[in-house]
Amino acid sequence: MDKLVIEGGVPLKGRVRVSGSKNAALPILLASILVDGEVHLTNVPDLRDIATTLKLLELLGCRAEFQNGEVRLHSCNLKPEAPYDLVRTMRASVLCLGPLLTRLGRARVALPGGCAIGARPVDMHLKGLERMGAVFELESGDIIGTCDGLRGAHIPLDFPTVGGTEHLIMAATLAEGETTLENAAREPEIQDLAEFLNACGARISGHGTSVVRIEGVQSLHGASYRVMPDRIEAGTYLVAAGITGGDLELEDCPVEALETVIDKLRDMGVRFEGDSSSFRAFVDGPLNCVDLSTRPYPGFPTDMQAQIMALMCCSRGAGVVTEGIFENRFMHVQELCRLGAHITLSGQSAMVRGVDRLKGATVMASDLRASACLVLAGLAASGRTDVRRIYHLDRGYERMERKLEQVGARIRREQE
Ligand SMILES: CC(=O)N[C@H]1[C@@H](OP(=O)(O)OP(=O)(O)OC[C@H]2O[C@@H](n3ccc(=O)[nH]c3=O)[C@H](O)[C@@H]2O)O[C@H](CO)[C@@H](O)[C@@H]1O
Ligand SMILES: C=C(OP(=O)(O)O)C(=O)O
Repeated sequence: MDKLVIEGGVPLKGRVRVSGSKNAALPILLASILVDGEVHLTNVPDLRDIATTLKLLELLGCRAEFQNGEVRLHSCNLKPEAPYDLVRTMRASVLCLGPLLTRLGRARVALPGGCAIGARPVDMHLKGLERMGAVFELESGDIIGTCDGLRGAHIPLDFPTVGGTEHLIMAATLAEGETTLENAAREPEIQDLAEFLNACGARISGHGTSVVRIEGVQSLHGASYRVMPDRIEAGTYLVAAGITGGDLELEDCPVEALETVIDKLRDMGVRFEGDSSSFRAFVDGPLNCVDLSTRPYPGFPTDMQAQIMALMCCSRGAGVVTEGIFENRFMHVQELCRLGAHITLSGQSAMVRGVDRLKGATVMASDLRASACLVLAGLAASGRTDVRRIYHLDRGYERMERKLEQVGARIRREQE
C-alpha cells in the first residue's frame, strides 16, 4: 500500500492544469453502452476509477482503448452481468444497470460500493426504472432486473439524487415516448452527460434545471466529446493555494461551476483573478473561518466539504460546517485533530476553531475527499505528515503528488 510523505510549510507557486472530471467521465463512459458506433472521448482523466470502469465495460462486452486522455469505445457484444469485485469499489458502476436493461432487456449488477460516507442506497434509481417498466429482485447482493422494453414516464424524485438523475436520463434516451424527471439534480456533471448524449442523437432538454425532459429516440450514434474539467479537483487546488499562503494559476478551471466554492473562499479571504483559461488564487493576508452547509448544486458541494474544513483549521476565528448530503462524511475530523486541529462534532455539524499552525503527524485516509483534505492539511502543517491508505486518492485525483511537486510542495509517494 502507498502513502504520501509531506514536509509542510512551503507556499505553493506556479501553474496547475485541471484534469477532466471523474464524476462526468464515469457516467458518460457507462452511457456509451447505449450507443451504436464509436464513442470518442477526450480530456478523460487517468484515474483508478476510470481504469475500473473501462475494465467493467470490457467485461460487459465493450471494446475500449485508453491513451493520452482519449477513450475510444465500441459496445458490440454486450453481456448482462456486472461482477461484484469491480462494482464494489465504485459507486458509479451501478449506472450500467439502466443501459444494459435498455439494450438487453435484462441485467444483473452487484449493489455498488464507493466512498464509505453513508448508507448510499439506490432505491430512487430502481423506483424510477420501475416506473419505466423494469422489474427488480435482489439475489445474493445482486440487483437482477428485467424489462420488455422501457417506456417513458413521469418520475418525481424524493431528493435530487445525482446518480439517480443520471441513471434515469440514460435509461430514458432509448425508451418509448417521453420521460419527465421532476426535482432532478442540477449538477454540472449531469449537464455534461446530457450534452454528450445529445451529441449522440438523444433528445434531452431542461438539463441543468430541476425538470428534465427526455424524448426517447430509436438509436444513438457515435460521437466525439470533450469531458468537462473537474470542478472538485480545481477546488482542491484553490484550497491548496489558500492553505499554504501560496499563489496558484489554474489552467482550464471551471469557474462557473465552482461559483459557490469560490464565493466561500473569497469570504474567507482568498483572492482570485482571471477566467477559466487561467484562474489565479492567492493570499495576501490572514484567512478567516466561515459557516457553511453542503447542499445539492448550486449549493456548496459535499465533495469540497473536507478540503475547506482543512483550510478553516488554520484560519482565524471559528466556523460551523454542516453536512447536508451524507450522514457519515466527517471521517477526516479525527485525523485533522491528530494534526492539532480543534474541531467539535455534534450530529451533522462540526465546529472548527482555527489554530495558528497544524503540526505534522501520521494520519489515515478514509475516503477520497478525506484523503485530499489530509494532504492539504499536511501541506500547511509544520514538520512531516504521512498520509496512509492513499489508494482512495488515486481513485479521483490525477497524479496529485506530481502536480503539487511541480508547484513547490515537498511531497513523495512511498510504500508502507
Ligand atoms: C460518481 C459521482 O458522481 N459521485 C457523486 C454523486 O454521488 P451519488 O450519485 O451517489 O449521490 P446522490 O446525489 O445520489 O446522493 C445524495 C443523497 O441521496 C441519498 N440517496 C441517493 C440515491 C438513492 O437512490 N437513494 C438515496 O437515499 C444518498 O444516500 C445521499 O444521502 O453525487 C454526490 C453528491 O453530490 C457526490 O458526493 C459524489 O461524488
Ligand atoms: C464520493 C465520491 O465518489 P463516489 O461517489 O464514486 O464514491 C467523490 O467523488 O467524492
